[in-house]
Amino acid sequence: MPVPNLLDRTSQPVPRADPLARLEHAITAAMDAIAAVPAGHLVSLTVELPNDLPSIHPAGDCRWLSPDGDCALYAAGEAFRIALAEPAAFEAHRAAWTALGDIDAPPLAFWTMPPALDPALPELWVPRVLLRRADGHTTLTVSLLRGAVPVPVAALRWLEDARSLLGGGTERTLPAIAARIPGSDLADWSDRVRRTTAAIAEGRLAKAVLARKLTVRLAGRADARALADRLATLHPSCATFCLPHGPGHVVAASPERLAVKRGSRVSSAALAGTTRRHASRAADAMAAAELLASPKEREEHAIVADTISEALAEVCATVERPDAPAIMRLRQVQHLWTEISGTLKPGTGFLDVVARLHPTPAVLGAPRKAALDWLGEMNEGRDGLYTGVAGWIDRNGDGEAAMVLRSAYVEDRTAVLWAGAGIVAGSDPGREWTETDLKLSTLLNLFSDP
Ligand SMILES: C=C(O[C@H]1C=CC=C(C(=O)O)[C@@H]1O)C(=O)O
Repeated sequence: MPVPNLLDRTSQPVPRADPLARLEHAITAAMDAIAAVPAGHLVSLTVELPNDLPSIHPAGDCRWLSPDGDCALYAAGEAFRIALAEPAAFEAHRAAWTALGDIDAPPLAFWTMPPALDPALPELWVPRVLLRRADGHTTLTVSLLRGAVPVPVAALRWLEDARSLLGGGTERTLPAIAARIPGSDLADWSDRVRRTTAAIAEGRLAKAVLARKLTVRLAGRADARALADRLATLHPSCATFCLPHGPGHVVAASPERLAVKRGSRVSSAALAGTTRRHASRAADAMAAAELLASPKEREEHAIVADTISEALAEVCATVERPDAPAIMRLRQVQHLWTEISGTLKPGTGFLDVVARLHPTPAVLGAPRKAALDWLGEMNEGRDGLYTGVAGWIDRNGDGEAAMVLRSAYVEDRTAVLWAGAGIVAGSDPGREWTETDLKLSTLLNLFSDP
């Protein structure tokens, strides 16, 4: 492979609006510093780009859009990947991570944790190239595990990666549905709900989250990135993401923020208790008032909020939680929602906090062991990362984690959708079925019927 003579160009002026020229210039200037990083250590280089760049529709098969546009991440390639046998497995790599560049925008890794019923290990990877829009800055970061390839070869690859990431190319149209293959029907669902409420009445457990699967065959290939972009437009208050997973991608618009960490502050949210949206404002407000007043929904919610509060109390010096839940309004449904936050005691990392919180009773049930046993007994499966967790962690140890809900696993012409509902004493099978229909429609509505 030819090696670019990058060094000859350091003295040339850098065109302000040309991101690739900026990156090339910065790489050239940093070659010696990159080469000085010991083998086996991560090194990243970040350049700041103008915020007013002519519109970029980034490509890359990895994207993360935080609620309310707080942070947008577009990434491609893999500089480094590890299985997280324990949350601390990444800490040494993080501590030894060299960040170069003229702006303080820490490089970051993406990670996923499987659902409770899946024995797979959590995984973490650092993308080779990352475009980030956050805190009023647009930045481009390239990363490398030293020793993996010679630095000049990595430099060439970075420029290639950045060119294709910034070049865009997301397929805009989404395919129509060719066939729907339900994993269960109303009779099967009702049977599972009744058996669960009977087990709750016997005192075996307090809550279990049952789920149903819907496989959708599509008339053409589904572009997971385009799905995520569409979800982000429709559900701006959710964390929207598209992450590579196995041979396909996981796409979601998740309303459930499991954890966010900034410095020593950490925040989580209990989300449980659901009702539908209504076209008229009065009917919508009435449904929300009924949700807030329902003892059944409040109990379902309190189980989650108490569990999160207890988990945070173990690692935080202080925990703040409002007295009563608020309403989170989404397009299809409204939920009971309680934000719970705290100040971390020293020594607990972000991934530790996530591992401690996951799985919450919002996706599993309670008590944890009894719910796990019950779901095992009921042969409740999950796949495509549904009810797992996904997120990012940066070199400073800050990060964001969202439950994989309102999601699809997309591969070629197939999308596998899941939705679940918390079953407690008093749950009605028909109502819970309608609730899962509404949750499934988050993804299903993106595809047109033939
Ligand atoms: C399990 C799901 O939602 C959870 C999150 C919010 C509200 C829920 C509920 O009211 O049942 C569920 O616990 C899902 O969307 O598949």
